[in-house]
Amino acid sequence: MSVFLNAFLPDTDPSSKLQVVDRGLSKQSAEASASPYKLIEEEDIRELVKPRMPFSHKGTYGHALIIAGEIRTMGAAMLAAKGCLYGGAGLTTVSIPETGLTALNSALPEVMFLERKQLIKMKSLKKYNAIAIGPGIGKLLDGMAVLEGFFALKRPVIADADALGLLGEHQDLLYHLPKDSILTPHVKEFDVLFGQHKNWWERLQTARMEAKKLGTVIVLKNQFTFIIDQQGDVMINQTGNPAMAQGGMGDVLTGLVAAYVAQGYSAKAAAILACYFHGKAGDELAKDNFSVTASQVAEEIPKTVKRFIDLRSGN
Ligand SMILES: NC(=O)C1=CN([C@@H]2O[C@H](COP(=O)(O)OP(=O)(O)OC[C@H]3O[C@@H](n4cnc5c(N)ncnc54)[C@H](OP(=O)(O)O)[C@@H]3O)[C@@H](O)[C@H]2O)[C@@H](O)CC1
Ligand SMILES: Nc1ncnc2c1ncn2[C@@H]1O[C@H](COP(=O)(O)OP(=O)(O)O)[C@@H](O)[C@H]1O
Repeated sequence: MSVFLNAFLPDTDPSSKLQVVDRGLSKQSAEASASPYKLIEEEDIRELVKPRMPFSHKGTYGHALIIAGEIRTMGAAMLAAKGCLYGGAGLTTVSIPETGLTALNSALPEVMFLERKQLIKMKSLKKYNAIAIGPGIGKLLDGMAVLEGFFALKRPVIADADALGLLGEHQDLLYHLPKDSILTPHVKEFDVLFGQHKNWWERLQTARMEAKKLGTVIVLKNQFTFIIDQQGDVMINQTGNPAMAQGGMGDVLTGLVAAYVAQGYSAKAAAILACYFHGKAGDELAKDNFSVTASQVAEEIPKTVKRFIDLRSGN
C-alpha cells in the first residue's frame, strides 16, 4: 500500500496528499519513479552504521568541538557535549564561558575545555574533525567573527539554535556557509532562516531548494524529522515520540550529529544516524517512562546502538 507524505506532516496541503513516499532510501515505489521523499528504515541504518574496530583507539573516532552555552543556558552545552560523548566521538572538547568549567568537570570529566578566546585563532581549530556551534550560546560576543572564521577556512559546521538565529540575521553569511555543513532548525528557527511559511508542504519545498543552493544538509526537526540532503532529497525519520518533548532534546541531537561527523560519516549519513538513534533511544525509554529527559536520551544511546547492531547480526 502506498504511503503519502501527508501522513508525516502536522498540517495538510493538497499537494502533500499526492506525494508518494518511497519505503527505504534506495528503493523506489511503483507509483513514483525515484520519489524525492523517502522513509528511513532499519535496513538503511544497518547499511550505514560501522562497527568499532579491533585495535582502534580514541584517535580512530575523531575529535569534536562543541561551541555552546552561556550563563543562563550552560545546561545546553552540557547536553550537547553529553550527546557527543555518548555518541562515541573519540574526544570531545567544549568551548563554554569559564564560569561553567567546574560544572563541566563535575558532570562530564571526559570532556575537555577550550577557552572562548581561542576560537578566533583559526590554526588551533584545524585538529577538530567536527565543529558544532549554537546550543545556548545566546548572543555570543564574537559569534559572527567565529562563524566568519569557519566560513573563511571552508570548514563545514553543524549549526543549531542561536547560531541559526545569527545566520538568520546575517543572510549574507548564510550564503557563505561551507558546503556539507549541517543546519538543525526546529520549525521556528527554520522560518527565521528562510522566511515565514504557510504550512509544512511549503516549508519542505523551501528546504529542498535551499539545501541544494547552499550545498548543505538541513535537519528540519519535528515528530517526524526531515533530513534534506544536498540534492534536495527528503529522508523521513520515523523514530521518536511525544515523551521526548522536553527542553534540551535538540541540544543532545546536535552533539550526536557532531559525534558521527567526527567518526568520519558524511554529513548526510551523520544526520540520518543521529536522528534515528536519538529517536530510538527515546522510544526505548518511553516503554517505561511517561516522559524522558534529554540526559536520559544521551545516556541511552550506547545501549540503543549496541542492541540494534546485536539484533541485526543475530547475537
Ligand atoms: N538547559 C538549557 O540550558 C537549555 C537551553 N536551551 C537553549 O536555549 C536557547 C533558546 O531555547 P528556547 O527554548 O528558549 O527557544 P527556542 O528553542 O527557539 O524556542 C522558542 C519557541 O519556539 C517554539 N518551538 C521550539 N521548538 C519547537 C519545536 N520543536 N516545534 C515547534 N515549535 C517549537 C516554541 O514556541 P510555541 O510553540 O510555544 O509558541 C518555543 O517556545 C537555545 O540556544 C537552546 O539550545 C534549550 O535547549 C532548553 C534547555
Ligand atoms: N513529539 C515528539 N516526537 C518525536 N521527537 C520529538 C518530539 N518532540 C521533540 N522531539 C525531538 O526533540 C528534539 C527537539 O529539538 P529542539 O526543539 O531544538 O529542542 P531544544 O532547543 O530544547 O534542545 C528534536 O530532535 C525533535 O525531533
